Amino acid sequence: MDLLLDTLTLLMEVKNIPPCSVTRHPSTNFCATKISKRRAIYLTRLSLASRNLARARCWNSSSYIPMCRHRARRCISLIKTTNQMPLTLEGQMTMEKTPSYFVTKRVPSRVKKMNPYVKLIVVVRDPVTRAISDYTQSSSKKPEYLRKSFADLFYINGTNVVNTRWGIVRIGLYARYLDTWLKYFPLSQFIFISGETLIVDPAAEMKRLQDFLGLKVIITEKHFYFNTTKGFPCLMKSETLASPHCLGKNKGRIHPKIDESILDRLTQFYRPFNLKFYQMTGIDFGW
Ligand SMILES: Nc1ncnc2c1ncn2[C@@H]1O[C@H](COP(=O)(O)OS(=O)(=O)O)[C@@H](OP(=O)(O)O)[C@H]1O
Repeated sequence: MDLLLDTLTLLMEVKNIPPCSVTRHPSTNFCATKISKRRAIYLTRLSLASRNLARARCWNSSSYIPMCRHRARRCISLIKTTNQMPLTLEGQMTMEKTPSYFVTKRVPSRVKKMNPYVKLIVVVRDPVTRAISDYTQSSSKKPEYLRKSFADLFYINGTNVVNTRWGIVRIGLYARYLDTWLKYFPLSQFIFISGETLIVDPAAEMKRLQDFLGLKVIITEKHFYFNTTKGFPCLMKSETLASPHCLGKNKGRIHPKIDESILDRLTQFYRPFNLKFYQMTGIDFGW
């Protein structure tokens, strides 16, 4: 996903859009973070998934700094009064990335209220790999003594009943979440990016995305190379570096070995949901 964001900003850099002067409501700057004055894609953090919108925070794009209360309040009132993403001028695109939006029930209605015409980008990968990736990431954040094995969390208390209440398992039920989103937005406003294709052929997925966003296709295979040490595609250059650049150390971690029987069980568990998801999207992701 970050590769996608990195690529989107690269896309705008390659386009070399001339600087435009933006007259903004002063508080919009708290909500919308311009990556650079020369960019035509703005990244924002609106926190529409917060349980209580009054606790919504705005972040600085690069450093996740929660705004002080005073600023947060101005930001919230801006969201409430304008009910829309920060001002976007012609030729610009405002983008926001929050993975939890897809799986948070209250978000689709809030997004619709904000802008019913938004384009929605959903990056999905095999839910089995996703679950292991998520488990790897979350356990790496815990001290050793608090870490539990995948098997312990996957089955309910030593039984062989799948713990469907475990968030890491639930997030992979893509069809369920999409079902909610489709109550608010037509399928034509979504693009589904395959996480697997993004790794083996990033240019192909970027072409689909650029077409979907109505952008001239500028990012092509020449912007990527496969880094064999990392085992992932990397960018030939980035927004700050003119030299080849991969995503950080916390992307593309080594996954722990999970017992075959658990993998089979997970695969079986997701199967009907995957088929439903293929049916809903009209895409067979091959999981
Ligand atoms: N080009 C490239 N480089 C590195 N990693 C890549 C790339 N493309 C996809 N991936 C896979 O992306 C996984 C991390 O995804 P996200 O960035 O969406 O995760 S998160 O935002 O940190 O939750 C990350 O998951 P892990 O392998 O579990 O670390 C990768 O498998």
